[in-house]
Amino acid sequence: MSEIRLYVTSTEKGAAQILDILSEVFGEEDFAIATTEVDEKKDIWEASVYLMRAEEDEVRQRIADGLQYSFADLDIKSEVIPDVDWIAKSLEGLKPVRAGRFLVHGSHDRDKVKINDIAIEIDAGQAFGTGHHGTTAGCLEVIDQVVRARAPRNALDLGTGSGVLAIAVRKLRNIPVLATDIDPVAVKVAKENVRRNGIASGIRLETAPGFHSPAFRHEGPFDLIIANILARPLIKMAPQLAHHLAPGGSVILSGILAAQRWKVIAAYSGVRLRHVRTIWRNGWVTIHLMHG
Ligand SMILES: C[S@@+](CC[C@H](N)C(=O)[O-])C[C@H]1O[C@@H](n2cnc3c(N)ncnc32)[C@H](O)[C@@H]1O
Repeated sequence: MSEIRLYVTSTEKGAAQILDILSEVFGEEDFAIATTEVDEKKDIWEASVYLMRAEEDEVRQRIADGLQYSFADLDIKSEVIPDVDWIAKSLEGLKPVRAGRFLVHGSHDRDKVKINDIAIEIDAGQAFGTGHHGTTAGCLEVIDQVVRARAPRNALDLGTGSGVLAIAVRKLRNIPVLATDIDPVAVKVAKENVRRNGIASGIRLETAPGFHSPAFRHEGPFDLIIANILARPLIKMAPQLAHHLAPGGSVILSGILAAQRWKVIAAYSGVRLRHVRTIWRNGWVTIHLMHG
């Protein structure tokens, strides 16, 4: 059955308000909701809900009901999504999780991997990052888009946990990845996961709090920096993170509750990083920012 998106066109401010409304309408349900910049100069943005074709009438009505007071004049358009398995179908238990083209699965679910999946095998263990959390799944979706569109030459995964995001980058593109975590146990688990996923080289793992390691100087600056930590440390580390970003580079941030996102975006616009996209999953947002 085909996947579609229902979307409305607005300004950046309008799209952000619509994201809040849609987050309320769809609560904890398993719909991916996103705002995307279409034209920076003209301030044209789209707010989208991704769903299966069979759900269209019901979801369209719920969107219209949600927007009836402040955005009643907006036309709800629809577009078929070609061949992209976007929505994670199972965010509960230890079922495999789909995000972008990735399938994150435990060793007991190897037989669930389909021919076009980019499979990442992670067993639940002592480090965060099986793919089930909205922040990890959100990062995987944005990584898939950004790595395809921007072809980074190197990457940093700060707060790597299980190593899932570093493995995802390396599976998409044969580039050096530095993966760090404040927690030495996470680094040990991540090393094991890297090996288990058949990656013999290219991911350097280091224990480091924030940017406190010579590894950042040796491996950076980075074309892509991913950090799934919490809003407060992300805000604090904005200047250092920008310092380690190569010109034209991309940043993917998560661990941010929907209500906190403007503070994070403001902190990063203060270091000249431009907000490109926000996606929402289960109350958590993942933000893509770029230099310039
Ligand atoms: C939410 S988990 C994310 C794990 C994985 N990247 C993912 O997306 O599923 C956050 C990780 O960041 C690490 N962490 C928290 N604060 C950190 C800091 N200041 N510097 C480095 N790592 C940090 C934690 O130990 C934890 O493993």
